[in-house]
Amino acid sequence: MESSPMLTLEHVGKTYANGTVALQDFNLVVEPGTITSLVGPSGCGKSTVLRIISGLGDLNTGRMYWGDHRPSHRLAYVFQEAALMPWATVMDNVRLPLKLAGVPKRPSMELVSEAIAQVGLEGFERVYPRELSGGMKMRVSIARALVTRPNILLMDEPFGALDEMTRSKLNQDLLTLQHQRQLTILFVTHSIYEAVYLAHRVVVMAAKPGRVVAEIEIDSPHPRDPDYRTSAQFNRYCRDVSHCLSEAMGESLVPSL
Ligand SMILES: Nc1ncnc2c1ncn2[C@@H]1O[C@H](COP(=O)(O)OP(=O)(O)OP(=O)(O)O)[C@@H](O)[C@H]1O
Repeated sequence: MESSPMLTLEHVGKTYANGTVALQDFNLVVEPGTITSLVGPSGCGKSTVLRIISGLGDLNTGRMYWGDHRPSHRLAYVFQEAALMPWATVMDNVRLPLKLAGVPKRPSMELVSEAIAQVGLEGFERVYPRELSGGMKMRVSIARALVTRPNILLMDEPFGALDEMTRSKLNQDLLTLQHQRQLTILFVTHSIYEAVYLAHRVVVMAAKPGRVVAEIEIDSPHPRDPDYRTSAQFNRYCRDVSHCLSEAMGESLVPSL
């Protein structure tokens, strides 16, 4: 693993215009080529963190800086909703970021084919979203994120709306993809199991104000295979994360005076 972090957030604070303190003294280091899971109770500021990193939102205090890597247009976002254009084929949906960036069609097509292959959708290039299952739509959404060859992928509850089987399959495929491409991924999830299964490191947040309360290195071989889900080590890590989350939620219930 490289030693220089890809991204660092130091003492970040964010207060929205209505006075909500979404983040206070928030600290995070993202190592290149790793998956970092972000878990925490609803409203603890997970999406706010992703918005700040992506540049969609600003921070009020503290600072964020990138390592040796250039963040601009090498960052991609995947949301819970696949948000595909219904009138466009898989191929045209995946090409959208390149089209918006003004990349001509011919040179784009190689990148589009590569991204479609990476998510296992070869043969579906000319299909429309209405003909795809929820899992396949999410694959298109991931391909659309990968087409610009991002050096960091921000994923906000991407598999939250999928059934358990599809979610497990996509978890597995994401691990393979991450390993092959050495992607750097910041992955927001409400699922402790998913957080542990995917990540090199799980960051646990508490709410009111949003902050990091624990960081747990998942020191198991990566990428993982389905047997890992039934291992004692996996269960131990899930218990650790669950314990930190309960504490975080307990704390957040204490009224602030
Ligand atoms: N645009 C906004 N204006 C005012 N308050 C906001 C805004 N966006 C988020 N908030 C508040 O900031 C806090 C953090 O919100 P955020 O969406 O980042 O949390 P989250 O952990 O992603 O929540 P969830 O898990 O429910 O998606 C919450 O109290 C939320 O109500």
